Amino acid sequence: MMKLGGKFVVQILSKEQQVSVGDGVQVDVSLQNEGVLINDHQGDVLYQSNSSDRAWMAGDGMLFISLERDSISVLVLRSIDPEAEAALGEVLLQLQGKFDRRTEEASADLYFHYYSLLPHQQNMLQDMIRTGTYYASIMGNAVDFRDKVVMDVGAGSGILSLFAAQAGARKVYAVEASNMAASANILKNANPALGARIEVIQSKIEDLNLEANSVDVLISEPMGTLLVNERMLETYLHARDRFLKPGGRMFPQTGRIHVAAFTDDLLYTEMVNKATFWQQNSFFGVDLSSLFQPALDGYFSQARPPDGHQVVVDAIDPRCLISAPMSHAVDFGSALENDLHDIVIPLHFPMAVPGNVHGVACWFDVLFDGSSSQRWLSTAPGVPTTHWFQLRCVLSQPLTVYPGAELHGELRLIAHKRQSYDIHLRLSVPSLAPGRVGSDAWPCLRQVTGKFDLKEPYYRQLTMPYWGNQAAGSSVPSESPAL
Ligand SMILES: C[S@@+](CC[C@H](N)C(=O)[O-])C[C@H]1O[C@@H](n2cnc3c(N)ncnc32)[C@H](O)[C@@H]1O
Repeated sequence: MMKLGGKFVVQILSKEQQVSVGDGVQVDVSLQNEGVLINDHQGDVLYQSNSSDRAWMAGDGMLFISLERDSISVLVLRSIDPEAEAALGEVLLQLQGKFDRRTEEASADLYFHYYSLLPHQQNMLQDMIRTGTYYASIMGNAVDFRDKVVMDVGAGSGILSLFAAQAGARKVYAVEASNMAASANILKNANPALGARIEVIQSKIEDLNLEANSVDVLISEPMGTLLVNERMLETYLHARDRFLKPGGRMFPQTGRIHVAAFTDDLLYTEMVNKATFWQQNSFFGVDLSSLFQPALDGYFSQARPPDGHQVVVDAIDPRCLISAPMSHAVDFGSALENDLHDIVIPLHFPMAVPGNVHGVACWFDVLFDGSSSQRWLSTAPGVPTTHWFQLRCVLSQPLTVYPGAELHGELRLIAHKRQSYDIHLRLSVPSLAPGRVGSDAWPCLRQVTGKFDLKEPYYRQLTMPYWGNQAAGSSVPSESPAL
């Protein structure tokens, strides 16, 4: 926590009351994490926020708007001496660096380096389901773009900006943090009829100095594996809060995560078999078997136990799914950045068939909700495969289920500073106590848990089978930090 020197007066307005609860009070101001703590001189807390979603310097003061889960508060802070004024300037700089505060430097360096390389942009462009759906959604809703000011959040090569210009946008801000911005500029200049209306800005969205509420439409492709990997959705919401006019449109508008129980003996056996090497009791005369169990644990935990098991990414056969999916929706128009820090998806799977549940399969879709047409971009099993494939959390112990059994649990995603999430999976199912059969049997609960690291998936499959043209053969590199 950093205490700011100098004298301030404060005015705090809460949404509920629309009244000043601390007008003109002289206070102590401290910064904590992303928020602000204000005490009166007796030490009593006058105001506390965990985040400052917007902050402006105005005259000798500063305005914070804090959007918490259940409330919106506005804090007007005025400096009444030069020391305080200088301190406020520093605060503003810190608040602008919101991306940097939630991201480890090494992670950000790797991430933006990855996106600065054309082959990785090409990999996304060649995903024809992805790029084609964006094109159709933008062109099919040209009425939402015509003569409008558009911001492309994380523009990459600038492809979506060019689509927006094709749809008639008057002005497009193509904001890209990585050095790919230079290539976007080349592309824009090489397409002058469209490019004349595009301004490429190399900046993190969070550090961008552009007039507040100046944009009619936001376009972005912020989706990572399981929708939220990369934590770029937070950047998308940040752009909405700062730059989108009230009532402005977002393409896409909504995202959903879907989770279903799956069975896959082959995958499970494949993972176990990797460790069987250590079962040998005479490897050049040496008994290795004492390391079998640690090796097995390692394979299920990607040899990095503190970070959790490895998630498996590939295109799955929909017949592996043995339950209907549970879904979690995120409305990009109203969700708060904080909502994405800890996502809990309750799971309840009534089982219709007997089998071994080896874990959960996850995928996502997003909705383009334009004035003329609605279109989903789906990454579900069984529909043409995208470069996101599907994701599976494989449990080290399968759960045996029988028809009529109810599988309960939760999937919890906790954001971390390496631009990804720890995934905590808990599943339990009533089962019969061992050794008891018939009328003597009594139910007990079997529970399995697993922790997975979304950051480092195991790409079991590298090519997209359904799109045999451009996409086939373009691999998702295993060193990918992002996809
Ligand atoms: C998934 S790519 C999409 C690129 C392009 N819009 C497309 O659809 O092909 C995301 C892009 O956003 C950029 N990006 C990620 N976070 C950003 C941030 N905070 N500010 C600006 N750009 C960001 C990345 O460098 C990357 O080029």
